Order: sequence, then structure tokens, then C-alpha cells
Amino acid sequence: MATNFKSVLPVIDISPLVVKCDDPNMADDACVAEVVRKLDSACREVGFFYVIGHGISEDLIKKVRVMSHRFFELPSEEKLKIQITPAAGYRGYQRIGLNITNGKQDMHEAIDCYKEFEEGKYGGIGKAMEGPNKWPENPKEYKTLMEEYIKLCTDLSRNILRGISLALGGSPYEFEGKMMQDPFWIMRILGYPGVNQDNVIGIGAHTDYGLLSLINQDDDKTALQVKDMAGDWIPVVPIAGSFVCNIGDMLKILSNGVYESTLHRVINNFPRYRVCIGFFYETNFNAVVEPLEIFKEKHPGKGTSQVFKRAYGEHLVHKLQTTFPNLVNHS
Ligand SMILES: N=C(N)NCCCC[C@H](N)C(=O)O
Ligand SMILES: O=C(O)CCC(=O)C(=O)O
Ligand SMILES: [Fe+2]
Repeated sequence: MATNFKSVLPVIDISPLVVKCDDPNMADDACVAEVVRKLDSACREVGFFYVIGHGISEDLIKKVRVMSHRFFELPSEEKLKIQITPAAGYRGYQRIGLNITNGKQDMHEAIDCYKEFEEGKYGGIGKAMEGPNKWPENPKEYKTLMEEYIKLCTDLSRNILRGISLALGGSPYEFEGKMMQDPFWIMRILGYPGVNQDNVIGIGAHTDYGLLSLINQDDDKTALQVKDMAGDWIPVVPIAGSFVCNIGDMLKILSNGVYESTLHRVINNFPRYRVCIGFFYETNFNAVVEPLEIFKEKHPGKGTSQVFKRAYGEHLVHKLQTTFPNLVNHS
């Protein structure tokens, strides 16, 4: 595989899919079929691609980053007013170094948000994540802006997944079945100080947990890196107005291992502060995720080695506990 990033990470204009997303016969449209082919090769080859023509305005995409920069510029005491705690469902602000990946402190700060749900909805497994999201008073209207953004990202993710569902040989709606009718989501608002060193890691190598991730990164610095099939780290050079899209562990399982979740990491080896908003579209919180029958039939040779015995939400809580070993539950 070529190591030139341009040939490795495809740019997919999904506008035909967006136009036809509510048409059950979308696959009959030649332009949609072309998008579907591109999604298929991107998901098979790298598991990472840019989407353009997605219908979310470039102004909004930029505004959520500009406002997030403003939040991170506030004094530490101010940011700590919405501090993350296990009692608050792991929601809120975390200072630099609190997030642990592969046993090491990451060089980033963040606000973590999760879909809100009623107390008791998921019984014991959901308890650790109950609670409202924590929004700062400053910048004003940040909450409203981000909630609007979340809604748009939710719809966009579902529409891209319709294309991915077709790419795997199913109907457009295989990712809307019983494990995914009430999709959970995660949003991480991430800030990375510029460090000017290669050995200071913003986020250590990991795969994402859920179905599909939409990354909205500052467009003037390159820090995200993706591991390609040859084992080389490929820089994900920003394209203004695009989302970087990648598949997560649950999609790997549901697709019967046809699509891989790809390792990635962040190194902001740059003098300037970088902001990134990660939106993660997931399965139902309480879904015990297993390969979909249709994809086992369509792709019999594959078979994912991963057997998953617990609900996605339980898996997520376990990830949070290893991510935040230094947070003690006082509740
Ligand atoms: N929601 C998503 N995708 N989060 C990915 C975070 C990965 C870092 C985390 N400390 C970990 O070790 O898992
Ligand atoms: O900052 C980025 O570009 C990616 C962040 C990321 O990988 C994550 O939060 O899972
Ligand atoms: Fe990630």
C-alpha cells in the first residue's frame, strides 16, 4: 500500500446519499451506488475516510471549534466548575493528564458528554453513567450550539451507516435493527496544547468503541495519525469543512469482521493549541452486540474472532474505569 496519505485516505462526496437518504430504493440510483462502492473500499482498506457533501454547514462546523477554543482558554478554576466525576456519570471537564490510554497520561483536556437517559433505564449497567451533561456558563449559548450540533451529527451518522449497510450487501437499514433502534452517542470536546515534541502523546493509540465516529478537527494543524495496513502512521491532514469518519469496534463485530476498526493516535507536534470535536455514534446502550445474520450469510468466510458476552454499555463503563483510574467514586 502506498504510504502517501493522499492515496491512502479517500475523500468521499456523500451528497447523492444525503439527497436520497429517505428513499428505500436509494441503491438503484447510480450516484448513490458509486458512493456505496467508495464507502466499501474505504472501510475495507483503511477504515478511515473524509466525508464532504454531508450537508452540515461549514460555518457551524467551524463555530463549534471556535467556541470550544474559547472554553479551553478560560482559567483552570472556571473550567473545573464543571469537573468530571464518577458520581456525575463521568460527564464533564477533565484537566490535562487525567485521561489514561494504554497506561499513560494523555496530553489533552476535554469535556465528555453522553446521551442523557432516565434514571434506572438500564438498571445496574447504566447506573455509572446516569446524570445530565455538564455545560459551562461560558461561552454563553455553548450548550444550545452543541446540542444542535449533536442532533445534526446523529442524523448524519445514521445516513452514512445506510450507505455502509448497502456496502456490506444489506438493505439500507441493517444498522437500525434491534441492537441499534435507540442509538447511544458520545461527544468529546478535546483540547491539545502544542508540545513541539514527538514523544508527547495527545491520545495514545486506540480504536473507537462504537459504530461510527465523526471527527471535526482544526483545519490548520495536522495531529491525528492513522495506522495503515503496512504498519505506518499516516497523518490525517485536515480538509476544511469535512468530517474525518472512522469505524469503531461495534461495527467490526456487527459486520462479521468484514470492516476493521483502525488504530489511531494524536500527537500535536505543533506550537499551537489544537481543538477537535469527536462525535461517536453507538449501538443501544444495552445491546449485546453480535454479528448480524445477514452479514454472516453474505460474508461467510470472514467471521470475527471477537465474541462479546456483555452489553455495549457495560463495555463502555469498563473502558471509562481504565481511562480514569484516578477518579474515586465518592457517591
Ligand atoms: N469514545 C471514544 N471513542 N473514546 C476513545 C478514547 C480513547 C482513549 C481512552 N483513554 C481509552 O483508553 O480507551
Ligand atoms: O483528536 C482527534 O483527532 C481524535 C480524537 C480521538 O481519536 C478520540 O477521541 O477517540
Ligand atoms: Fe479515537
